[in-house]
Amino acid sequence: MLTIEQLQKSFTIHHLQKTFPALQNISLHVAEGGFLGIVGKSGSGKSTILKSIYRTYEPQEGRILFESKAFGTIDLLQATPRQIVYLRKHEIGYVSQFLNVMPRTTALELVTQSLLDVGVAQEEAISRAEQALRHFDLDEKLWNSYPNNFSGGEKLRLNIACAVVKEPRLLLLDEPTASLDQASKLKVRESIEKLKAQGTTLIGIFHDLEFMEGLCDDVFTMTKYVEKEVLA
Ligand SMILES: Nc1ncnc2c1ncn2[C@@H]1O[C@H](COP(=O)(O)OP(=O)(O)OP(=O)(O)O)[C@@H](O)[C@H]1O
Repeated sequence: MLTIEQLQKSFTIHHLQKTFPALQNISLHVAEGGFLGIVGKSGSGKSTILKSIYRTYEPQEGRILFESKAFGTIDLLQATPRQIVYLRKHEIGYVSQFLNVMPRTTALELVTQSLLDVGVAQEEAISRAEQALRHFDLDEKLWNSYPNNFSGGEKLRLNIACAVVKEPRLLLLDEPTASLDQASKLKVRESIEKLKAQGTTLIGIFHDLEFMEGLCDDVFTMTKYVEKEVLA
């Protein structure tokens, strides 16, 4: 489903006029329906890998080959912005600890909209959105409120509902359970297990290794390339 070959990414800090390596020669593979866990020290580049797959970041070298339903095998680093927008809507989901709130959009509207975006009819979209919010225990009183005032955990559960409701083929999880209590974590785990059973391919970063136990088919361990070695 996804093969990364020799990925390299560095960041240039302009005011320091220096470039720092974040990823050096990363190669990995995730089979269709598999769950790859990424572990490693803070700052070793775990999030940078996920953000490169989602094309939030543009690595300087390497290939990220994705088996797309719409485009066949596609190198995500070479994909056009239009293709990336399509893939984000239909095939690749990304969940982090942070919610992208839209102005004057309620929680229910936000989840419904992500289904309308992929062509689900209005009535079904609302019903599936409600199911997802219920599943992730978002208090019904909040469904018609604006999420900018939600607590961290509430925002996160809404974020997960938005991504998961579309049943993407590849789901990227960037420490989505970081600020959740045990009961909410179990809900997330339940959902991940369900998605896995449905054949969704997953790549996830979790600090809580206990949470990952029994979920991952494979673990990729990041080693910090160099301690802040300056390239230029
Ligand atoms: N937008 C950015 N600009 C500059 N440097 C960045 C940027 N994003 C990440 N980095 C740097 O790249 C390195 C890898 O960061 P990354 O967030 O991928 O690590 P991580 O393994 O996910 O860390 P953590 O477990 O603490 O979240 C770090 O040294 C970080 O400071």
